[in-house]
Amino acid sequence: MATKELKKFTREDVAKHNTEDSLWIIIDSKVYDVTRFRNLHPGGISVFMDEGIPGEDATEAFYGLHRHEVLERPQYARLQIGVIESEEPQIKGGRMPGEVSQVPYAEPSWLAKGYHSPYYKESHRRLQKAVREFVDEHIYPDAQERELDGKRPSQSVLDKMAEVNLHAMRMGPGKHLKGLTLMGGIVTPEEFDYFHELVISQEIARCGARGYGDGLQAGCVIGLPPVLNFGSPELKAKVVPEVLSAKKFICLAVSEAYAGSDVFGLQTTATKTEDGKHWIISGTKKWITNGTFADYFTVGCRTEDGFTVILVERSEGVSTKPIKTSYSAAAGTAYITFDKVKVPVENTLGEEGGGIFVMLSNFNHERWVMCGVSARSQRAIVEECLKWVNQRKAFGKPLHSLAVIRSKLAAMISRAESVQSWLESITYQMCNMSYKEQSSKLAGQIAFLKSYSTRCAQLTAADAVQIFGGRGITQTGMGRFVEHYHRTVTFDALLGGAEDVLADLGVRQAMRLMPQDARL
Ligand code: HEM
Repeated sequence: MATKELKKFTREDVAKHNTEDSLWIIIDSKVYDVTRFRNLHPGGISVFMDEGIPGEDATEAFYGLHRHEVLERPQYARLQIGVIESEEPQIKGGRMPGEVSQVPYAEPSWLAKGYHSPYYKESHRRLQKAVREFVDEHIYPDAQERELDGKRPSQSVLDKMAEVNLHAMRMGPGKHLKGLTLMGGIVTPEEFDYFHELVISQEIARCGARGYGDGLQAGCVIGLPPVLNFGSPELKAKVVPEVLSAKKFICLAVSEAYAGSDVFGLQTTATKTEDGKHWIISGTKKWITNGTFADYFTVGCRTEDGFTVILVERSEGVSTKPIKTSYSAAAGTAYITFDKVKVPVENTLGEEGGGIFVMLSNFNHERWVMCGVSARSQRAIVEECLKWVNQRKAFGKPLHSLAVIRSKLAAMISRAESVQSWLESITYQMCNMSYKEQSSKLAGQIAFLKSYSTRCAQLTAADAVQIFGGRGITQTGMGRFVEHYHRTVTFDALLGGAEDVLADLGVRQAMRLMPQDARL
């Protein structure tokens, strides 16, 4: 209902409706008739008769107990019967589509008003604006619904992403972008760099639904690069356009129940047929993101020569079933069985026995993407907490008047800022190094950053729950994003390499680079 069609009342008019038979309240200069709704109110009937509520301004009471989005739900928006004359709404609640948040530290500093950055140019800013609008309009609403019903991301959203070549951009800079119109032409394939890609990952991470976020082509981000970088021209010509247009789906199938991610302990085998024209693949894979709906599987196999990566198309002998994890089924996490699956040898990615090289060349990029997501998700939680401590009163004062709360916020903000700054510094190095140089010089740094970032994320999740109290463990209402974050934060700390393993990798890389003559 447009504001201009609504009746205008004075506060005195509203005050007359203060009985159970006629019960009005004011929330942020809007007048609501809750006479009949009272009986249906999820928070109970009696609260509407509490002191200071019937016929009065209930703004503070309302925002201490509800998210703004409640008032935007059609069934509740209908309760509004008018506005207070000569008053304007003062509250900017919920999500303002496309807008940059004005809450301090809610955005990485390059986006905050009056701040500067050496890294982001005009094309990054244009892209950020366009992707934010896209996410708010198409991805966020779908994410919230699918996260609840556990269905995979809607094909209509995936198609819209394909129209503006978002799937292709998520693969990073490279030849695959040549000739494409990116986001309606606001950035050219030639100028597209890792900062553009970072902008995209961080904007999508704002959808606030971790399982859905992975459902939204995470399999492509990690499963397609081996095809792009090591597939034959014929294989690429067939598979890449199908996947980047979201007509078909791909996943990376390496980890197993027996071996986790230890590629040398894998038990899925690929043996050649006598004529040498096919692989016969048998074995199982576990925790495969997007596996339930994938058409292609980038599979790590044990072969005669060691470890080989092979692209398998869904065909006879391939079966997938969902694994129930602590995030939503929207991610399509699968247990996969390959039972004597026949695959042409032309589907081999890279050299036979050279699978470790194929995998390693993928890891840095995958982990760096995850750092971007982790950094942005923890910042979103900082924003949730800053808003909550500002609007919530305890013992008659806002929560932020408690030193213990401020101390938690200080730690959360510092973590979010340090992760983002380190991430941008590494991204700058990536923009100025060849892929090969990145592998040798940045593997350790990225491993450290991922380990650090996900440790920070878990501390922030725990702090946020303490700040939100019981609401931080409740799946609906005020703390729903905090509850979700706390429940799903460990995914970042596991996928792409467990925290301790990565930290150790960073140190081992450093020791390998130690000058032989270095002495104290
Ligand atoms: C138009 C006005 C209102 C609407 C549409 C509304 C709607 C709701 C809804 C949907 C919930 C479920 C929790 C959620 O989804 O956030 C809820 C809970 C609640 N509401 Fe309201 N409400 C209104 C006004 C009020 C007012 C004025 C008060 C207090 C005086 C109040 C007190 C509560 C309480 C105590 C809860 C339970 C909160 C919790 O479980 O943490 N509500 N309300």
